Amino acid sequence: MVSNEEVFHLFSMPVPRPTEMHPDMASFSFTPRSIPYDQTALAVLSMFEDMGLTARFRINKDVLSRFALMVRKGYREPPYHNWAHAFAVAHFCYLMFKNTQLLNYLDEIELFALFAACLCHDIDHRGTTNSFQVASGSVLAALYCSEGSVMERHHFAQSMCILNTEGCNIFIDLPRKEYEKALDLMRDIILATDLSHHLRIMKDLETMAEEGYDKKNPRHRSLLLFLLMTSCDLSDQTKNWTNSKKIAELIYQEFFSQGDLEKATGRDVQEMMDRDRACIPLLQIDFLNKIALPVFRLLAKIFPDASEVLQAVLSNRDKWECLNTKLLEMNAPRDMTMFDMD
Ligand SMILES: Cc1nc2ccc(C(=O)N[C@]34C[C@H]5C[C@H](C[C@H](C5)C3)C4)cc2n2c(-c3ccccc3Cl)nnc12
Ligand SMILES: [Mg+2]
Ligand SMILES: [Zn+2]
Repeated sequence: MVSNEEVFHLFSMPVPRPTEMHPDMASFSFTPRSIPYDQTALAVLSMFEDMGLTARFRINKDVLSRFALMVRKGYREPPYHNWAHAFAVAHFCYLMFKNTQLLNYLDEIELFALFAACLCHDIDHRGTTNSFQVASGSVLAALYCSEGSVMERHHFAQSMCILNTEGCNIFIDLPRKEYEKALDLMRDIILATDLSHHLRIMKDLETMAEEGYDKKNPRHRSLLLFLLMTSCDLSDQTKNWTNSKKIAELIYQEFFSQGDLEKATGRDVQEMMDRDRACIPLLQIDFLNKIALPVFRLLAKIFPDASEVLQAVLSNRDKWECLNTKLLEMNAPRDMTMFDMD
């Protein structure tokens, strides 16, 4: 639980508009990781207000404050899957609201559930993958491995614990039907953050983009929410090169620590988890070409106002290509030492 002082301090403050906190907070090029940790809870309140969600759903300010602080507290401190990531993911959802006609595609309960899911989607992450949970026989695997998406089921379960905590349920004043809809959406959206799930629906996403989004089609509405969630989850790749490279460094710190654990326990290690075999530029070029770029191509096709983010991802992919060529020419290692270079 969070202390009353923390909560009081937050909800007693007048909530500033996002652009009062940072002048370019509503632009796609803004990097949310530049907001100091101790301002992020206020920034969450500010984005809720600015999207009109606080008014539309009559969210009580101290309930929203407690929720924001409890969610932030629910994150651990692995190199990448921490609160800074969740905050950045939620900020991209806010950017889509501010820069596209998002509410022509979704209704407000879907936006509410999507933004809340962004904040909660990786809660209590340990910096290890689903396959590591199963292989190591973790408690979470024991709980969830029969359904798959072990970590994502845990993130949703943790989110429900927070919502069921006295004074923390931001959905509590919704009429029963909307309440149940919001929680169903939270569950489906958080489960959709499993990239294996994303790969399974990729064909359906492409078909939907080809046919044209039909907001009367419930399947299209679900697919669009999943595409938006994955776009938010990968949105660090839509920022400048410095940010993109820094994120890769954090992710491979997590991946290689997992690889070290797997080696120490005599298990075979995927190349992308093995600090002695992984070639980071090649792995990133592969990830951007096969996973990130298809996501942002679809997003730009459905939301032409978001085309600039696709350009940013293309530019980052080209930077990885240049860096890879340079390291090859210099016959330099392409492991974690490459992050010391520019
Ligand atoms: C920059 C960057 N690189 C990333 C490189 C690789 C992977 C990754 O999980 N690859 C796969 C490759 C195949 C098919 C599936 C399941 C497994 C086998 C593992 C995915 C993720 C990466 N990633 C994420 C990210 C997004 C969601 C969850 C976790 C993470 Cl870490 N966010 N940013 C990045
Ligand atoms: Mg996740
Ligand atoms: Zn995530």
